[in-house]
Order: sequence, then C-alpha cells, then structure tokens
Amino acid sequence: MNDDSSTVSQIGLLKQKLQATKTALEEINEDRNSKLMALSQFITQMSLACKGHNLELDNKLAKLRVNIGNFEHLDEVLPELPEIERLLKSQYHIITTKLEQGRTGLTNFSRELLRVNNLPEKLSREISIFRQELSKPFHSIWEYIPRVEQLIGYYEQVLLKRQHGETLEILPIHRQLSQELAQLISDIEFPKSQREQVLRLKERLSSETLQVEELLGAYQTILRLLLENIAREKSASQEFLQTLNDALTSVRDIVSESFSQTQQSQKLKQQLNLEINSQVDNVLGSIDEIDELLQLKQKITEHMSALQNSLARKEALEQREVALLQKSVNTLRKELAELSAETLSYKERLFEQQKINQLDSLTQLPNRAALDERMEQEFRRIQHNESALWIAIADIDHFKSINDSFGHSTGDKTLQVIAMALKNSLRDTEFVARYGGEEFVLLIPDVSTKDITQLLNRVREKIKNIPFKFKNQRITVTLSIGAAQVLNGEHILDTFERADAALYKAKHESRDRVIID
Ligand SMILES: Nc1nc2c(ncn2[C@@H]2O[C@H](COP(=O)(O)OP(=O)(O)OP(=O)(O)O)[C@@H](O)[C@H]2O)c(=O)[nH]1
Repeated sequence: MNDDSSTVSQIGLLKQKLQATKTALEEINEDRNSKLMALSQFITQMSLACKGHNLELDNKLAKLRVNIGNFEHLDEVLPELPEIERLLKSQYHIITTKLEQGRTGLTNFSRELLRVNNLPEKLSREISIFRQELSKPFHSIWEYIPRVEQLIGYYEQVLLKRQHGETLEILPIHRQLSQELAQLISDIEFPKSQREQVLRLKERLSSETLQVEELLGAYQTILRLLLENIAREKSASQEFLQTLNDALTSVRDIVSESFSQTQQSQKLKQQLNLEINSQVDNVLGSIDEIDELLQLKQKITEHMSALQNSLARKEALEQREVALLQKSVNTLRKELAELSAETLSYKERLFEQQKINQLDSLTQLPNRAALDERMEQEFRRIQHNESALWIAIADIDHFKSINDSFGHSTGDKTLQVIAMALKNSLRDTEFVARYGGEEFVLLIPDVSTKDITQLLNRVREKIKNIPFKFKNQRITVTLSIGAAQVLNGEHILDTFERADAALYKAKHESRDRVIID
C-alpha cells in the first residue's frame, strides 16, 4: 500500500514536472516565435529600405524573410547570413560613396549659385552658411535629401529674382548705355506725334530708378518708332513717285497719240492740197482750152464746186485737228495740275521734315544741323557785304549739379526755360541754336566790338535773374559765355574755335562771365 501510494505520488510529481516542462517549452516557443516575428519584421523593414539598390540583395532578403517566418527552415537561413552580410557591407560602401559624391555636387552647385550677379545679400549669406554645413560628411540618405530641398529653395529664389527683375541692379555699363541712348534720342528729330513719348522715354533713361528691362524696352521702342518713320517716309516718297510716273505715262500717251493724229492729218492735207492744186490747174487748163464762153462758164463752175468741196474737207480736217489738239492740251493741263498739286504737297512734307530735322526736340530751338547751315549762310553774307559777325558760345554753369540734385527732368525743364529766355533776348536778325547738352551758340551780326560785351552781359544777367525754384529752393542758374568776331580772311570755323577757347577761359575764371577773344 505504501509502495503503491509512493508510486502514485511520484507519478503525480512527474506529471507536475512534465506539465511544468510543457508550459516552459510552450513559453520558449512563444518567446522564440515572437523574436522570430520581430526579426522577420526587422528584415522586412530592412529589405524595404534597401529595395532597388541591388537585385541580389533584394532576393536574398526576401528569402530570409520567408525562412525566418518558418521555424522548420531556420537551418537554411544560417548559411545565407554571411553572404547577406557581405552584400549589405558592399551596399553600405556604395551608398557612402554616392552620398559623398552628392555632397560634392551640392557644394559645387551652391558655389555656382553664389557666383550669380547681384544676389541679394541675405540670400548670399544663407547660401554661404549652407556651404559651411556641407563640409561635414553625410551619414545617410536622410541627411542628404533635406539639403537638396534647401538648395532647390535657394535656386528658386535666384530664378524668381531673375523673373521678376526685382533686384536686377543696374550696372555701370547699363547706365552708360542708357546715357548713350538718351543722347542718341536728343540727336534724332522725331515727328510731333511721337515727341511726347520720346521725351518721357528720355526722362526714364536718365532716372536713378531705371531698370535693366526698361532699358531694353527703351531700345525696342526707339527702334520701332524709327522703323515706323522710315516706312512712312518711304511710302510717302513711293506714292509721290507713283503719281509722277502715272502723270508722265499719260503725258507720253497723249503726246504720241496727238503725234500720230497729226501725221495722219498731214497726209490727208497733202492729198487735199494735191486735189486743190489739180483743181486749180483744171480751171486754168479750161480757160486755156475753151473759147466758148458758156461752155467755159459751165466747166469753171464744175471745177469751182469740186474746189469748194475740197476746201470744205480741208477746213473740216483742220477744225478736227484743232479740236483734237484742244482736247490733248486740256488733258495735259489737267494732268499737270494734278501733278503740280501732288508736288506741292510733297514739297510741303519735305519742308516740314526739313524743319523737324533742324529743330531740337527738347527746347524747340534750331539744332546743330540748323546752326551749321546758318553759319554757312552768314559767312557767305559777310564776305559779300563785309559786315560784322560774332559767334558766342554760352554754357550753363554746374548744370550737372542741377541734374544730380533735382533730377534729370528738372534739368530738362531748366534747359527749356533758358532756351526760351535766350531766344527772347535776341533780335530777329540774330540767331541762337542748341549746340548740344547745356551749350548754346549765338550768331550776332552787325554789332560793334564796343557793344558786344554789353549785349552778351545783358543776356547773361537775364538768365541769372530767372527765379528758378526747385523743391522749394531758390536756385540761381548762371551762364559762362565766350565770344569771337569773324576776322577778315578768317574761316568761320576758326572763329568758332576762338569763341570756344574764350568760353574755356570764362569757365576757369570762376564762371558766370563773358570773355571776348
Ligand atoms: N537734363 C538734361 N541734362 C543734360 C542734357 N544734356 C546734357 N545734360 C547734362 O549736362 C551735364 C553737363 O555736365 P558737365 O559737362 O560736367 O558740365 P557742368 O556740370 O555744367 O559744369 P561746367 O560746365 O564745368 O560749369 C551732364 O550731367 C549731362 O548729363 C539734357 O538734354 N537734359
């Protein structure tokens, strides 16, 4: 009984141990399975991260993932591991090299961005800091991507700046080009209809706030206006030439028609003359031959009626000739009247153009071309009647400072006021032209050496007394004037040189004065 009971208790104990072992085994299995599951998940993540870099590695990781999920195939996993490890190492090396290359690429690209002209200071500073940060190596692709994004952002800012032109600062070369264009515009005479637009353009070209795009636009506009003018002038000339050609063609047709008609009439007349002569001969013959008075009378009457008939035909022919001639003359007159009207209007247009070409568009004073012409005329005149002629060159003092302090358009208005004042201070026989910039040339005939100083000082004082007020500031504008008289035997251009030298002296003797050579 005791043996039995001890056996039973041992079995019970063993049962308990077995149960405990079973439970422990189940726990081990559970633990193993959950670890394998975690490992499988890790491999899944890893294969996702590596996917696409290396096909062999992708396959191996996929197989590993499947085998790890299946305990029976675990021993197939182990031999694969060293190979997977090798592939992973090589992949790491490849990625590190690529990241390094990427970092060099970003560094180079950011350097190029920094070289873009006129980068805003803030952007340039940001890119420099970015470049400093790039000096540290990247450890993963996740560090690389934000850098690329950052650099793209900088690039966008540079592009935007270019597109909107917000900060495309105007360089000295642009300023020089705009000054040259403004000067060119001043030298070209535009028709009245375009003057306002050209003046506005000129104002913008001299403005401190001029943009590069505006400069390009100005070039484009001026070219367009010039082309329009050339086309208009060309078509006006073509029209005139066409009218002239048509008129000449119809004159030629009329002349040749009337010539051929005259030739035909001439032939007919010759025939009629022959007829008339032979009829007169017949009359004379009959007088000689016929003695019988009655018979003679009859014969002569016959001849006379034939003669009358021929004379009437001749008269009709001559009347037709006169009528035709009259018609030709009328047609010719009409053609010539039309042609002369056309010529007159063309001449007026040419005259208008010539006037435009000789006027300075800003001040409406005669320009340099007009001055050259007038100097030649005056020179011829004084050689002919040996009278006096003075050339005076007047230059506004420190004009640049007016532009600089109050703006170019104030400078323009000042030039207009001074031009008007100069014109009004001269007599009809005297002449003033805008020579260029802030320089004016006066041609003064028939004034003695004694009076010229007084006259020019009066002009100088007149300008000085103009009450200019810019930005509520009273400004006195003065002139320096140099003058010379054309001497006997001297060419007028040499006189001009002397007047210019006198002006130079006036400028160097503290300005606001007249110096006579
Ligand atoms: N507003 C305006 N300025 C002009 C025009 N033509 C020339 N100028 C300006 O005239 C100025 C002439 O300057 P400078 O030659 O240095 O002479 P200045 O300042 O008058 O000095 P001085 O002649 O030595 O007394 C320049 O700034 C030109 O840009 C124009 O049509 N309009």
